[in-house]
Amino acid sequence: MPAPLEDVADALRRMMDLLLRVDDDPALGHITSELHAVSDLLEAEFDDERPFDKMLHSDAPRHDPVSGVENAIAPPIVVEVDSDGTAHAEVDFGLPYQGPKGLLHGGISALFLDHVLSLANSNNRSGVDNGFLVTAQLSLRYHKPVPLFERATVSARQTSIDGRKVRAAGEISVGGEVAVSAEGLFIATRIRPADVPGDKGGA
Ligand SMILES: CCCCC/C=C\C/C=C\C/C=C\C/C=C\CCCC(=O)SCCNC(=O)CCNC(=O)[C@H](O)C(C)(C)COP(=O)(O)OP(=O)(O)OC[C@H]1O[C@@H](n2cnc3c(N)ncnc32)[C@H](O)[C@@H]1OP(=O)(O)O
Repeated sequence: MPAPLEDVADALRRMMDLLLRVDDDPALGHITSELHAVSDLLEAEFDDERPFDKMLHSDAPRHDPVSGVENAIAPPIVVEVDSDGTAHAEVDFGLPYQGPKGLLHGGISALFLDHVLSLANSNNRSGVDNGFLVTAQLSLRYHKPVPLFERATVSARQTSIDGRKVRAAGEISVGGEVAVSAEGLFIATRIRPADVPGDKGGA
């Protein structure tokens, strides 16, 4: 099935990457005008004053900055969950995620680990209260830098359930070695999906 919005997001990803490769040059002025013209076209496509309502009505997250196929900030990663509950995804981080020269920004590591820990939990909710599982605490340890342009694996697994509190742990590995490890505490909110009109769940 054609997915025009995914295609547009993909085109935008390409542009963001290219923008980080070109030198500052007055000749880029016409690019600015062209981009504004494209944005004007997009602006004419929606009239929703609260566009975040869109995410509440989707079956699967498509908007988020990690695996959201409609979000140009996301690479996006594809998270798979094994039969033992381990969630994992492979990713080659590129220039938009750079912190130190040639290396992944530490905050991006936190973002990706938060997301994959969260998915390890939301795929294993038996015995957990039916609220939204939100991150309450995330603790990271940076062991080694994560190089850009190399295959990294982000993986996570649930470690315990204690009433509304669910814990998960995970890591970003490169070449089989752990570069960043994380432990997270997730808490089921007292607000439940049924309390949010039109919500189909999701976290
Ligand atoms: C709220 C609505 C959420 C709506 C979500 C909607 C849709 C989602 C749809 C799609 C999702 C798509 C993609 C998502 C993918 C990944 C997402 C990544 C995860 C996130 O990006 S998610 C956002 C960031 N996250 C937050 O935005 C949380 C803000 N926060 C709160 O919402 C509250 O703060 C909360 C609920 C955490 C607790 O509030 P509360 O009032 O329910 O807590 P309460 O007092 O009842 O405590 C009960 C027991 O937890 C202990 N406890 C409480 N807080 C603690 C803490 N921080 N650290 C350690 N322990 C804590 C107490 O000490 C007590 O322990 P004990 O039982 O032993 O006494």
